[in-house]
Amino acid sequence: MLIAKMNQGKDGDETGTGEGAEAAAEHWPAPVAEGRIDARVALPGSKSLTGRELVLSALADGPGTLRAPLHSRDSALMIDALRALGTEISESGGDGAFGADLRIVPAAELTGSTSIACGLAGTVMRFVPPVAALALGPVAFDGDPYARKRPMRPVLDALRALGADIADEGRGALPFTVHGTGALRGGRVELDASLSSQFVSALLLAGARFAEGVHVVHTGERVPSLPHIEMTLETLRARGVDAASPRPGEWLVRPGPIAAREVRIEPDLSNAAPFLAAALVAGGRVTVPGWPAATTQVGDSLRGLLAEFGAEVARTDGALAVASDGAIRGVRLHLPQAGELAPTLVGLAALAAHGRDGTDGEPSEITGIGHIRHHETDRIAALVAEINALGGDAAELPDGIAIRPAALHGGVWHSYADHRMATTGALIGLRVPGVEVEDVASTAKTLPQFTDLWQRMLGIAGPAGEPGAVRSQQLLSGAAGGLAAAGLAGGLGGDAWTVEPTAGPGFDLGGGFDDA
Ligand SMILES: O=C(O)C1=C[C@@H](OP(=O)(O)O)[C@@H](O)[C@H](O)C1
Ligand SMILES: C=C(OP(=O)(O)O)C(=O)O
Repeated sequence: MLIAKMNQGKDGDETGTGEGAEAAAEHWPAPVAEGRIDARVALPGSKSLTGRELVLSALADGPGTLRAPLHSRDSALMIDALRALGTEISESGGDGAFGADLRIVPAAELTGSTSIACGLAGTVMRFVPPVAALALGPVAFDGDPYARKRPMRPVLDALRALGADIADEGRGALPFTVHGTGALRGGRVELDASLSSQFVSALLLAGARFAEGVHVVHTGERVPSLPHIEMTLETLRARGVDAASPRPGEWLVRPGPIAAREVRIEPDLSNAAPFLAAALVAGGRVTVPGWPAATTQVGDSLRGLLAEFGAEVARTDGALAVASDGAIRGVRLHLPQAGELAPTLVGLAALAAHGRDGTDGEPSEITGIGHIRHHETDRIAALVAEINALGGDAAELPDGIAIRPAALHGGVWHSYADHRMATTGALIGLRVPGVEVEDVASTAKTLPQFTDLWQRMLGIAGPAGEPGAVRSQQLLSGAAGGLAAAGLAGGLGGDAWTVEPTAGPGFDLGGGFDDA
């Protein structure tokens, strides 16, 4: 495969690479769809579920097993962090599709006097400090250059209020050291979680092991990514913990044992986003097997969201299928709960604004996602900069992005060390020739197989034996022709979503809540 060299990198500190403006990075020429897609793409386990179940397994009352966990940079960092605190974690068979199962033996007593690398993983930098507070001895945390910019103060201050001794450099960010004493008092604590739901999940996950449990009271305006907090509560309850949200903005975990479990991890539905969106961009159909009937993963909302862009969506026989004739409608979306999906959806909106050939685009507005400025990079600034660099007309809103019709052209798409920026570049490159994704390797954060799965989806051979897209077939070239011409006559049937006209009120995926 052609790999071009990048002559002028973006500022290293801003991109999170730390390699400076002269850094050379490899470019990945994003493949253009030569025709309609008809592919089935199996995906590895959920980052968010794997991270939570690893933490809960390490705090459990006996050995446990994770079946089909995610193996990626973020999960490896979580495993290393828990091992550093004395947890035994070993690989133990499994079907091998995306790596081994994991056997976790909790430490009799968590041990400190160690250091933990967080990489760029929000889940590691937020979920592990409360566990470190239960260990004996100092635990030093640090991460990638950009990780030092991600907010930590609310969770550090909350832990202090619950009895922990934490030394930082006064910035409320990495690096910091948790001086664990082997136990934490716990109790009621107020914090502002408006920048990240992970602050709340962090305290809840370890809360059953605090002497008084934990009662988290949110003090800010709104909490983003609420489904992720619901996921935290569900994983706790499945292990016998009394965990609930007694009222909006408050969460309660009572002290008690965390049951050891064998848990099968669902596929990562958020990582399905660019693959399912590819059906809209190339036309045709993409199917993701193993789509749960019920789940706390926010990726499940792709069903309604992709329909807003004009796709037909159906879950049949445990697989989610997205089909399209290649027409992408402009949207108005309000997405405080699903910021994790925003990069893909903004990429689709940029292609809606490009239209089929650069002359027939439709505008879009995606709001309610101000908190994604605190994700792996400032995603609002990064998406606007990269779309505009390709000829687009995107503008930052205080809490979102507006995109007006404009033709896109090829060029370098910078990833900012952000896996979802990289996959968004690949999505745009599916329709716009000449897009080169800088640092596509950043996809290893949650999906090391990304380029192989992407190429297989398009019928481009990946490494022998690699799982993923098992069927890919060129249909008609060009995007016109409708579903019937694409061999998809009758659409998807089943429980397909109804597609509303473009000029509707827009899709509002919950508004979080305003604090009383
Ligand atoms: O708890 C989790 O696993 C996550 C919570 C969300 O974080 P924010 O609340 O910071 O958006 C989400 O965006 C992130 O990818 C994963
Ligand atoms: C925001 C994300 O990651 P993190 O867990 O590092 O916050 C993400 O994966 O989109």
